[in-house]
Amino acid sequence: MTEPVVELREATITQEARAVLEGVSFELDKGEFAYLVGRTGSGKSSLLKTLYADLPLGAGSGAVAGFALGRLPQGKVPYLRRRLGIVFQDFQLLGDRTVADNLHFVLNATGWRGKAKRQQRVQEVLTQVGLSNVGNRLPHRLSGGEQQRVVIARALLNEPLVLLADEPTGNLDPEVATEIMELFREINHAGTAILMATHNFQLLDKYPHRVLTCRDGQLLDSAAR
Ligand SMILES: Nc1ncnc2c1ncn2[C@@H]1O[C@H](COP(=O)(O)OP(=O)(O)OP(=O)(O)O)[C@@H](O)[C@H]1O
Repeated sequence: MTEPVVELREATITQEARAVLEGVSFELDKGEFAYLVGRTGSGKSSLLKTLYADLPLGAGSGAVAGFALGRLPQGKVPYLRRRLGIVFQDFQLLGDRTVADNLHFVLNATGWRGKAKRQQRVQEVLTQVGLSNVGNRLPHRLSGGEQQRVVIARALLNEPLVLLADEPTGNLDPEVATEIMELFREINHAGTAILMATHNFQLLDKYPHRVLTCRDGQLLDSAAR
């Protein structure tokens, strides 16, 4: 039986009260991988923002990780975000804190009690992304690819059901982009669903998955029957 972790039904995606996408219906199942593509300005980021409740759902209904989007009170948004991993193109790490402190910051903010437990979790996620030895470094002392791995480690801290990635390889050279995709593949095989917005069609060829396309105000689905 399928188990959707993301579900939109006849949803309208809006920016400043203007509809960007209308009639959006799709499900992403537990452990599935899908790309989100479309020209610049076609609505990819807006769709992802709606899924992590940064933009309100204009019309229709939706649920992410068991949270109904349409009637999600502001106070519940952090609980939704705890079940999600979010990865952006620009790394958005705190530049004045070490890698480990960037991760501890999230654990503290999401209610992790016990220093030893937090330290263990930080080490686990850094090891998972292949960076077990960089905890004491400041982010700017790492390469772009390494910084993106730290961002992915941060996204994994709370064992998300789904990872939402907005152009995660946009600032990286092709070789490093491939390494990040390999990491996503491992994360996905371990059971986390991934929805990844990208302009990188080489990655789509190399790692084929379902493709959702934003076009002319609609969402087209390569898996639609
Ligand atoms: N903060 C904002 N306020 C108002 N309109 C916005 C805002 N951000 C985006 N838009 C508009 O919403 C539409 C969809 O933009 P969005 O950023 O979702 O597209 P995108 O497909 O992610 O583009 P890109 O590939 O360039 O990242 C565009 O018309 C854009 O101008």
